[in-house]
Amino acid sequence: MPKENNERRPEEEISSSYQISSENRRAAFRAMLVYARPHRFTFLTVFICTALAISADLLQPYLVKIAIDNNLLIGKNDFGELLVICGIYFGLSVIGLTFTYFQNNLLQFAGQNIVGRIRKELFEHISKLSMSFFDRFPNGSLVTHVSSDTETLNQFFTQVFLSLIRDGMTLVFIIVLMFHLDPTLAWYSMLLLPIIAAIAIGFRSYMRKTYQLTRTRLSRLIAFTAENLAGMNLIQAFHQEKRQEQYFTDRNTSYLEANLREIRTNVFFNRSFDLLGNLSVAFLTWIGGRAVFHHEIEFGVLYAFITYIRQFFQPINSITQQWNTLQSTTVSMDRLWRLFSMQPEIRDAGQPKSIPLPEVKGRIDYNHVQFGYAEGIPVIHDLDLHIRPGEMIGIVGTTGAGKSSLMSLLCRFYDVQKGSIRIDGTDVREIPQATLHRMIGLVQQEPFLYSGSIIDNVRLFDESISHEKVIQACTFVGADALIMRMKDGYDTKLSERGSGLSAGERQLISFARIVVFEPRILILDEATANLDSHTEQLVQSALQIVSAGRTTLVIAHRLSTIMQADRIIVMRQGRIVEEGNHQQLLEKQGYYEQLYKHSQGKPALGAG
Ligand SMILES: Nc1ncnc2c1ncn2[C@@H]1O[C@H](COP(=O)(O)OP(=O)(O)OP(=O)(O)O)[C@@H](O)[C@H]1O
Repeated sequence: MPKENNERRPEEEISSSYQISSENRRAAFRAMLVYARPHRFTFLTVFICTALAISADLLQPYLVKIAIDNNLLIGKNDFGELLVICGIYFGLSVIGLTFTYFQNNLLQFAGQNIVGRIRKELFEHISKLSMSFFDRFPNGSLVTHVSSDTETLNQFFTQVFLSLIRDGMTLVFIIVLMFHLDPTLAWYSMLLLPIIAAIAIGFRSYMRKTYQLTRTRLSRLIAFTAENLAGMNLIQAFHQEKRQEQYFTDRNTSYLEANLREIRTNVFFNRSFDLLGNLSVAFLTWIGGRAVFHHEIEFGVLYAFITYIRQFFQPINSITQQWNTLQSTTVSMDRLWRLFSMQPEIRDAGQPKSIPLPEVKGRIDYNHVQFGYAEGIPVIHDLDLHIRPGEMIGIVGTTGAGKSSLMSLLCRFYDVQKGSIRIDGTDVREIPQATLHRMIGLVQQEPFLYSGSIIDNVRLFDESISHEKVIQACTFVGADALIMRMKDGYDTKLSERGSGLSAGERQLISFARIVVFEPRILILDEATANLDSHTEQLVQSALQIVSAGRTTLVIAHRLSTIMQADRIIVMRQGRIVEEGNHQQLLEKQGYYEQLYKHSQGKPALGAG
């Protein structure tokens, strides 16, 4: 049902990501972790591989300490032992590398699989949502959810998760080794920990803002470029090139500035972190050097400490870096979770009536129908219309009179608010949607063609429909000759939305679809509006063929399209104001007659 005016639009609900309540965040995390559960053994193996790789890496400085303190400094001069230590050092490097390799591959495997499944289920979920949802939800943001948000989840599983376990474990291992080597020096090093963390977090939050600014400006630039490319003919026709160039330059410059600022901040942060690292080494060398001087610790211990303190910075830097990704993941998870929890407003009845398709006669009854997209603003008012099986009804009226809405209600893209619509006496709300959509064939002003072969476009990728049936259908509507003139005939690949074909050719292909799927009821919504008079004749004769024996509803601005209809209804502001065949309506000398006279003067009618 249409939502109340004051209710928040789903798009707003989903984009208001910075107001995620902690309850929602937890729920989104829980929902998304369900997808990770089947991979728990992979994650466990990743954990073990990481622990082994880190241990192998961190034991290397300890080996050097043994070589210094237990061999070199005490003048043992045992070259054999030194060689063994070097061999173990090399062996540890190989072990570290091997386990890192497994850990990375396993994690990528799990992450890609999880995200692949989420993307598939998201697409399936979106395709089940009702038309009212698509009215309120711009396509652009849906594309973002299916592509970018799922990609952010991928980063979570492959980068954030990895960083949390790898860098977290590295820090813990380094601290344990430091305390094992010398507790006093270890406590001194611990003093650095909060200072490093505070600086890193402060910098990171500033960097996040610069990053977001860059992304926003980039998406603005991309949106502007895409819009301009799509409307280039209009820009050239109205000589707007100079003005658009100026707009582009403004956006481009502001993106460039944001980008440079981000890069400057990044370099400054990384170099400051290096400086802090060197300061820590100097601090430890001074404290540790004094301890070595007073024989409180061995030289090898100081060497190992200095190496560990250097390694200390990398995981902290990496964890703070992943903190940003974690925040965007939270936003993406929340948005995806909200999308997943949206339910279709139009659903099949608890016990839908099963209607065998061959038995459908095609009688349609609109019984005192009332409908509006928004609460309190009706678009159709108490409309009563009864159509006999096989009858051809022409529908005309002013722009916004409610003609297309009437058809959307019959297809049950929306539900009526009052009254009912019945097909052969059964309320459309009681017919399973799958059956209803097989009963009704819809041809619109801009027929939608997919990128793919002509044959697949006619049979809508349903492989159970044979080539012969498609060819028969195309021959039937008069499209065969034009298809055979194409380079690969029926296997000709169409580009996106069939952009290589003329409007008439696209329309003929969509008629062939109707013949293939054999719906009992046919709706043509302005199907001939974009055609020149020659192509219109072609399509018109195809329409005659296709509509024979089917209940047909034709919405047309061009009266020539519907003059032959059994009955014509004239609509105005959601009501039927006149009804009859062409001749009867002319005799009435009412609104239809005015439209007719107008159409004699001008070939196409605009707003009435
Ligand atoms: N998806 C929608 N959401 C909200 N309002 C809508 C929607 N579709 C149509 N309307 C409104 O409903 C009214 C009827 O629109 P409808 O498209 O049914 O008219 P129409 O007679 O088919 O017009 P046209 O001849 O211009 O196609 C219009 O005021 C229109 O603005």
